[in-house]
Amino acid sequence: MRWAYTAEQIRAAEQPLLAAGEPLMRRAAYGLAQQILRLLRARHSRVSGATVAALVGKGNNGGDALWALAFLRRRGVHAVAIPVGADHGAAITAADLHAEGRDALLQAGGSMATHVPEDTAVVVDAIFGTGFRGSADVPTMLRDAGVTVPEHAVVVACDVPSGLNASTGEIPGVVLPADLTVTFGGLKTGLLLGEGPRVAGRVELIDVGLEPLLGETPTDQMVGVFEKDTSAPVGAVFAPPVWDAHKYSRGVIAISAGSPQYPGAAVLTVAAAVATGVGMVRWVGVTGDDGDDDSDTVSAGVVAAHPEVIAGHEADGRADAWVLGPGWGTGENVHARYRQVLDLAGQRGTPVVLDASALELINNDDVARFAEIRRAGGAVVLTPHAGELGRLEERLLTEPGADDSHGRVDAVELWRARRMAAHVGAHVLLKGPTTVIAAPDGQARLDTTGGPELATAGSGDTLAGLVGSALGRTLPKTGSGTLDTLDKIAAAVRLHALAGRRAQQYGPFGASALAPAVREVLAEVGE
Ligand SMILES: NC(=O)C1=CN([C@@H]2O[C@H](COP(=O)(O)OP(=O)(O)OC[C@H]3O[C@@H](n4cnc5c(N)ncnc54)[C@H](O)[C@@H]3O)[C@@H](O)[C@H]2O)[C@@H](O)CC1
Repeated sequence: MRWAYTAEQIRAAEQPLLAAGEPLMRRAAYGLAQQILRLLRARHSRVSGATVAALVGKGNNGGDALWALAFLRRRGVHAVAIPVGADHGAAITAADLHAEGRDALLQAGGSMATHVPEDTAVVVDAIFGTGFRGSADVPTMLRDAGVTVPEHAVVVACDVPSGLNASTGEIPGVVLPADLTVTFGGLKTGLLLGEGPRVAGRVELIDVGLEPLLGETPTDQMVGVFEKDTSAPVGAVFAPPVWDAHKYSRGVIAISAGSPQYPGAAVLTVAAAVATGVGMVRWVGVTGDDGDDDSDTVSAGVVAAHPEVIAGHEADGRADAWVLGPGWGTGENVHARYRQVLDLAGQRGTPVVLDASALELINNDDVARFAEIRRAGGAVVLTPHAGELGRLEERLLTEPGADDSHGRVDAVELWRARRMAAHVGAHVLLKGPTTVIAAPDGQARLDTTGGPELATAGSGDTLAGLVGSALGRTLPKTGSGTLDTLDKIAAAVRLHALAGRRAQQYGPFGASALAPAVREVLAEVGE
């Protein structure tokens, strides 16, 4: 796992090193130059004679690019810098650029220009970096300056695409989308959330020596990141059973999901939990303990698809984790079931996942119930998408003065997930292109691995089943007690993402393909 930071945290970490005279800019520039050389070798098979042009603003971000061009020039690259931006209404010139960087480029034999040469292979966007404030329309700035970016050129953003807020991922104006972003010192949250992933392209991190200082950032103020090349603890959380396991020691996952209107949700949630290999999956209907014909239809469907499932209507049975809500709809009994399970979980310390329809039932009175569950050793996990989180906010955060958004420095998804987690005292798994997981104490994780193939009906039911399994199977008796709730949720999110990618290998798919893919992924993880 890597960590991501706001621009302010990165700048704070830089300060002591800069004061001590550490050559951070040259380290950053060298890393940028290396990445560009790699691109040139891969795409053009030659470095010497290739043209690299940088759009250079007057700040340190431009300084990075000028130094990088100087390094490239020494490798025979035709290195060109184009000043872009304005100062008090007048277009900036070479004289306004970072002086040392400009001199280094000129001494190395590079040049200044007013346009991007037509044969340019790589265009470096170094107009604004973390010092960007307010809003900018970069394509218009370029047009006004008479600068055209050739269509065939690869665009490399220096630190962040100019015009992107490095902390929040917001683009108040318009940016030049990058194919590659080479970022310095630490990952910025704005590259991973909001508009960032859409415009940053591939992100490469250059170590400039900030790690020891960034490591002092309190863990509730930074965010752990799971990317394609780093693994959430899937193997540890979804570990194979120990040799003397019995069905109860492996975990019993109790699932109350589905309704006559949405019977498939029950099957999908159950399928996901079963696919992870637990001791037992129980399905519990939402009717009273007597059941009724409607609920029996759902029950019959679940058992037909998964004969190993114990289906019934009693909540008061064995459960190492509960999953409530997928496909419940708004039936009249759901509220009673919801309350009953929360009360039982509070008495026993059982983790509870609240998904879909169950999220619509949460109100501020439940905050005390959630606290009871946590005190008893359990956890509560809410799994909203943005719309569901919005409705939760409307219901729970409407008291006067609750809107503290003007002080926000984080990406809005991160901020919203953290705020809700802190308010209700539950973990919040916010689904989206980048998944955010926030703990009540402010710790957070991002997962960037899930692809758009997961945006399909029933995918959320599957995820709820996986989260339930992660929480129920890893109670201390299974030997995984050192993993905390955040790790377990992150493992479920990652497993879901991996299953999506696996299912996609066989072509487009619906959510019922995810559970078989979960088994394939876990078979490989266990190897
Ligand atoms: N702090 C440091 O010394 C280091 C910083 N590094 C680089 O420095 C960058 C930050 O440098 P700076 O703080 O100089 O800032 P930038 O280079 O990001 O930009 C600052 C300039 O842009 C102007 N500006 C900001 N928003 C604008 C807007 N909306 N419209 C028009 N002009 C606007 C500012 O007035 C300022 O002149 C980082 O992104 C990184 O690339 C690296 O060299 C490593 C070391």
